[in-house]
Amino acid sequence: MELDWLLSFDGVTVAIVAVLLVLLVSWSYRWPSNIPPSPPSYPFVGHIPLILKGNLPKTYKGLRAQYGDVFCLKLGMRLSVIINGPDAIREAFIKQADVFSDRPDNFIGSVLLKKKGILATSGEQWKRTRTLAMSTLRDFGFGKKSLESRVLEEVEDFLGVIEDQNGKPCNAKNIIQISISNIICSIVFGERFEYNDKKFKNLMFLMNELFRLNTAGGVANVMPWVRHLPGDVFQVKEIINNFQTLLNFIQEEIDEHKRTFDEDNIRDFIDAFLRQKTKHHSDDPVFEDFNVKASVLNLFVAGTETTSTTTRWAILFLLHHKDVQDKLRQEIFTVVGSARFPSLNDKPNMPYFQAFITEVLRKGNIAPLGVPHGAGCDIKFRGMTIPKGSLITANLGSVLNDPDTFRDPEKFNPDRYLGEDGQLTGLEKSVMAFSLGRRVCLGESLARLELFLILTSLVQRFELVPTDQDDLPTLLPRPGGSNAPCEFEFRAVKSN
Ligand code: HEM
Repeated sequence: MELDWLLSFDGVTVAIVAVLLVLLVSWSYRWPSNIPPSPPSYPFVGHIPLILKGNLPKTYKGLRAQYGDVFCLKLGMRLSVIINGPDAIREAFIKQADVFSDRPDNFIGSVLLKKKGILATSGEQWKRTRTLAMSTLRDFGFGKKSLESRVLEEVEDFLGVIEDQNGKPCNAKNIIQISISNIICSIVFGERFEYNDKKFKNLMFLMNELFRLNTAGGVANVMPWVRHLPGDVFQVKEIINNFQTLLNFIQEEIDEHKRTFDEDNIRDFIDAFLRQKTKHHSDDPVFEDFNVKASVLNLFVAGTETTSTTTRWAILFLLHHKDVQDKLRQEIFTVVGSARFPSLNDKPNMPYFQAFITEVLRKGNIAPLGVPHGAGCDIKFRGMTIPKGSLITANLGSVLNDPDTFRDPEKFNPDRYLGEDGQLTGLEKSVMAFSLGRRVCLGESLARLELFLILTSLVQRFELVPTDQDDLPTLLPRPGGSNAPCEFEFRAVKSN
């Protein structure tokens, strides 16, 4: 009898606790009634299982067809709002830039980057860090002619290494990545690295892994506690370790700069930051050690991976489209000839090359979901409410593949940007690969310069041919977080 009572008491207690828990959880998950539409979801976990399935761009494409340009997913207690198509993204990032330009509180931004640097900060700290970074980069040639000679030096070395392959099959991934990284390294650290430098090659490897494991970072963004689980099923610890190694490298560079700092000889971005520091209050958060370190890391990583991945897509498309390659070479020989390197002055006279690079940026689609933004306050958008704390994703891939803007978007076709007179029509401006608004990619001008100089010189000097004409390398992206091509080989045969 006593036991029965105890059992029934326990049952009642358990029931009450369970009801209270459900009430508590459902209370804390209460969203405003007019959040963007979303598909049916599971209790508590919401749409997390959908996200864990992977291939988000494909999932989002299906959801957009059902729920419209702005829809949301419930990730546990957090809302993730996805904005699709050129009109809605412009409306958010340009017309309502005041409220759409923050970064969210997430694993990469808050745990790894501690909300410091250019990429992960918001508000005043971000504005001041980004402005200072931009003005410092301008001092080191950004947006100026002097940057061209810096890039050309690296391009010459790159072509030398390609020539050394003597037309044999090569996987140029490492060579491309190191030359492109050397450009940002020379601006930021004032030094470049040799192609066989073991330490630097390892850093490149870790960076590749970080991008590949980005999907795991995505899991940690939704469930930050997974990093405390034993083992490393979600590879979050691997991300943390890789990240720490990159940070240590940056720290060594900064320490070395501090040791050898000379006020009268400002060598690079780090020196310029250190000099600015002496002119500001010692507790100014912009010059705080980790803010400087995170900013340098942002430039190093963003300035390496993105442009080298785009260059690899370009080579892959050239292997698949010999007709395009022949037309590009024809344009180079007509405008530049073969005796000198192409230069930025030639660019206005090379509309086909500009159309080609635009099409590579569109089809390569290397940042299909951009970099997440976050709602720093409740946002009213198109009659809906995006609650404070929501993740906001601009689905850039939906713009780059928009059939209303680009006819037959699945086709690689540089001619789509040219009118009957062979000149650019203005359609190229619709290729939003660098995002837009206040957070637009800070390195866009450098990336465009690099792509133009590297690809024009490469096509001028070499014919790029597949290793097996009957078995072309796949155009499917490598599985993982970023939209990078799978590894492939090609032959670079000297053109006559
Ligand atoms: C083809 C090459 C590149 C592409 C496609 C690309 C694309 C992007 C995109 C989509 C964003 C996110 C913008 C947003 O939040 O809405 C971004 C941000 C950024 N990019 Fe790039 N990027 C490229 C090259 C570079 C280079 C060469 C640098 C280095 C100098 C760089 C530095 C940055 C930085 C620092 C940010 C963060 C800006 C901020 O949060 O204020 N990017 N980029």
